[in-house]
Amino acid sequence: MGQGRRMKKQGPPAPLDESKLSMLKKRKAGEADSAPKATASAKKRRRSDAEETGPKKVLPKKSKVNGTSGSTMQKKAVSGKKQPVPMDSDSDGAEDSEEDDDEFGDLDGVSERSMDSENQVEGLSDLEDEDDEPEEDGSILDSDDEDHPREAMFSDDEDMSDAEEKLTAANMEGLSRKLDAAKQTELEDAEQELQESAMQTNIAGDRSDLFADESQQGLAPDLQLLRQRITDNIRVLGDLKSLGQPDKSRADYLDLLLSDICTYYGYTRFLAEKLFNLFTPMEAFAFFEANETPRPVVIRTNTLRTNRRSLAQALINRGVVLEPVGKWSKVGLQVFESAVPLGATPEYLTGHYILQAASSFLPVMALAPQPNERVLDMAAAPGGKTTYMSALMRNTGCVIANDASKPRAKGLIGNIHRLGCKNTIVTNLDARTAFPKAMGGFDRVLLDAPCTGTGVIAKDPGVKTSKNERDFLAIPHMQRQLLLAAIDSVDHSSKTGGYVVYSTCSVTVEENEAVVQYVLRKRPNVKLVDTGLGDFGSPGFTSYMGKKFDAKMALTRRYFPHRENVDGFYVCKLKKTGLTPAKSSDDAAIATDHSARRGSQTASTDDEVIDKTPIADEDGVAMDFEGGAFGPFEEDEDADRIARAKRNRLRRKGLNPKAVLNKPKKNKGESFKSSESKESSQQQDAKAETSKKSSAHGQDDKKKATKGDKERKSKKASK
Ligand SMILES: C[S@@+](CC[C@H](N)C(=O)[O-])C[C@H]1O[C@@H](n2cnc3c(N)ncnc32)[C@H](O)[C@@H]1O
Repeated sequence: MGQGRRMKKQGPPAPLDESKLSMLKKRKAGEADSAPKATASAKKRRRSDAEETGPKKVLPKKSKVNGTSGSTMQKKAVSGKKQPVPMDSDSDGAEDSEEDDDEFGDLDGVSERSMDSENQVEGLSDLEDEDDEPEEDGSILDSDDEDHPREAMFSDDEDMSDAEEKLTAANMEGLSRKLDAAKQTELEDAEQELQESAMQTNIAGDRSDLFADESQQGLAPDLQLLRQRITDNIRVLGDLKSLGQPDKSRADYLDLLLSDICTYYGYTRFLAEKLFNLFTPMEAFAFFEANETPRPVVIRTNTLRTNRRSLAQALINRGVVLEPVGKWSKVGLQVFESAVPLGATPEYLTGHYILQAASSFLPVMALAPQPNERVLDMAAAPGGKTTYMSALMRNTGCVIANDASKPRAKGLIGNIHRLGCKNTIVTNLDARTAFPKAMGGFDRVLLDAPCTGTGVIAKDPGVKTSKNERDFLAIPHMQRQLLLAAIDSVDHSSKTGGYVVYSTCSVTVEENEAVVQYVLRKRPNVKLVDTGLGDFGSPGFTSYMGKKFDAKMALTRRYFPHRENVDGFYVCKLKKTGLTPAKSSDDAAIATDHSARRGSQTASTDDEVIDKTPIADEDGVAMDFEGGAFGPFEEDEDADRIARAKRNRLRRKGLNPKAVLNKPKKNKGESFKSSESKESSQQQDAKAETSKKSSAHGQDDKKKATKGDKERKSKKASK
């Protein structure tokens, strides 16, 4: 891709252009026959040069932070030179080796890189000039909060257009150089395109035999010819009637196209087919192409420490060429070139920004956590989204940032400290079983789920060959379990929230719409709502390969590398409307999961429903979560709580606690009691349970406990 494209802001790309495909094809044809044309663009030249020895050949290139052209290796070479991995990045380096030791073996098949790929250069914080907090009405552009305590400091940033212009002006020298070069490239491209389209008429009538060199299969592929055949095939599929060979069916062409795609781009047939089926052949080609080039490097201003304008100025002074990422975000900066390593600047080290892929902003913007709320980030490491949430909440309330992987949780802690998040607690639990058992009643929950990483193949090309059928059973199964746990952990009666956001950096339907559809069936107490992310991205699928999904699935959003020039991503927002009913399991659906269960070390059963939503006790009083979900545990109060929890559990199962708990126990020869005495007998039962447990302990333990009790009591008395 030429500089012009590189300089493009994040946003919807130009529609796919057939003439571009034909141009590429012609160019390849020309190159195959003769020397490359002098007029070919820099981008095309790079591409064709690379193809002479294979699609990954690296040519020397000026260092750029995020070129979007050339082969993946080209990009890596570039980023390796100009963009060292930040200290806390767990994408590479030391943490990877730690991950090998990760006791959380259940993540088999989950792309480690995909887990944090959207935070590949995490650690950036947002500029404090604007509050990027999206409003609940869905507008993400009108997110400035007039009550923001720091507004006075940055009042001159109120007009974003002005700010962007100033920023651009500050970069003018660097930008104008790039724009000149881009203009030149585009002129050359346009000229070439004209020549190509003039030739198009001749080609259109040509029923060339794409199957002619099938006999060469098994030999080392000629990548130029292969690419040409891919584009020719796509053109034929677009008008099979007039361009197709009479003895070949559509299936024949599709089969040839898929095997060519596998050879050319290096995918397994299994994955290529899965991804291909998401698009028309033409768009699939654009998708596979986009996966060969990295997405723009984006940093997020940490508004807990600075504001975007100050950060931009500081980085410009260090030789960084950047500009605001686009109107949709007030904290993102797209970096075009950097004379300094972005992961080692003083601004980075002091937590003024975090390197964070643009698409990774979106789930947090959809979640829209509010100040003073209690929020759970279920799968949080390395913390790009946690720290953004903390910033949106202005370091108030509480964010529980959980991750099942200990080594990754360490990286998460590093980012939390660096970015100055003081409202965040890190836990290291398997969220499938820990929530809501350990904690529940959250105002909002983000589940940025572990996934296959098909949206971030540009960052992790290993996905092309490493993901198999088993992964596409086991990972969606885990995602479903996690999402059910997320829903059950939300307080539907939250005055400010009651929302769950589910996101993945994968584009497959199995991991997105199908997971959401499953939980909609299992949890009738949630409904799909607008993400609030506006028109950016595309609606989720309402049907796919004969399967129909909830009509409201269109409210979910999909993002693609070739459409929005961001990592492939999926975002879904759910509103919890009531308690999870006790009998909400869909046994048939669970039964179909057995193969997946065998394939993964599943830890919980879907049948067990624990909903920590505060529910009214028998007096109609909402259960007090102070101490219930977060608070300290007082032994004396525990018996009471246990008894109350027992009653609530029964109530969720649709049973009358009074009837069940006060059933006469024949062996004890108890008789019916009055409701008052029943109550106290339950408490006594619970206390007896507690004392039974403690009596099981050794004598020493008893002494210790007594001593501890005494100490506590005397401390209380002295207070
Ligand atoms: C896509 S990554 C999360 C990225 C993170 N939200 C961010 O923005 O930086 C998925 C994470 O899920 C974690 N994970 C996998 N299985 C889990 C489980 N059962 N419970 C909690 N976390 C889990 C992985 O360790 C991984 O860090």
